[in-house]
Amino acid sequence: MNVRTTSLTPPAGAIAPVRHPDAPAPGELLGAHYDQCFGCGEAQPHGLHLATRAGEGVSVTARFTVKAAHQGAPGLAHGGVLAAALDETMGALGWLLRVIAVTGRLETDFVRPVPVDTDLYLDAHVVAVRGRKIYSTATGRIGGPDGPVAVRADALFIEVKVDHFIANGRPEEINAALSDPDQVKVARAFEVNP
Ligand SMILES: CCCCCCCCCCCCCC(=O)SCCNC(=O)CCNC(=O)[C@H](O)C(C)(C)COP(=O)(O)OP(=O)(O)OC[C@H]1O[C@@H](n2cnc3c(N)ncnc32)[C@H](O)[C@@H]1OP(=O)(O)O
Repeated sequence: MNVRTTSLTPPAGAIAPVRHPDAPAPGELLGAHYDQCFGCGEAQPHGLHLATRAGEGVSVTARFTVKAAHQGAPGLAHGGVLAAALDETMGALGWLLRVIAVTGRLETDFVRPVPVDTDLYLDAHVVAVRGRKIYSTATGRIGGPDGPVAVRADALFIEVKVDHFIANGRPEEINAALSDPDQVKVARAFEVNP
């Protein structure tokens, strides 16, 4: 039987992440990897509209405002929305490694409730890399970068190529994305060897 280890602790042989020499400069706004993305897409009316910036090393910061549409309990953010914000923030670390990676595993701690209208400040960094496996961690704080911790997550991202999306995505969106020069440019900006 094939037994898969699901630990998010980097295994023996994992190495420190290396910031790509062409990575966006610290402080630079990263923009959306896809304008319809629920996490970062500016054209996605139902989305989080996360604004993410490159940090030092292999790290990013991000911010989003919890809207009424993000509620679970009355006046409070839905846990799945908060997990999505953490996931999206860690996903943006691919800009700094210049790889495309998708979430394989995500573990989230919900530390305190997050009211509607809160500005959630997120930070994430890559802890270690082993082959295609990227181990990352993220924190979300209420009201400011030094505010109280509301959510935390650890994740394992797996590096993929553009073919992953071409093989699995709905053809109408894939074809539209591939015929959009801006989208192709973004996909290439993620990849060392497009
Ligand atoms: C046009 C395009 C534009 C570009 C857009 C940029 C998009 C950015 C998007 C960002 C958006 C935000 C982010 C999002 O929301 S991403 C969206 C949510 N995530 C997904 O949809 C991913 C779905 N899963 C898959 O497609 C496959 O399972 C993947 C690709 C992940 C792996 O299948 P693949 O066949 O390729 O590889 P493998 O199975 O040989 O595994 C490889 C290694 O990984 C280990 N492993 C795997 N899974 C797990 C696990 N759960 N726990 C622990 N370990 C796991 C595995 O043991 C093995 O380890 P080892 O044996 O080597 O030691």
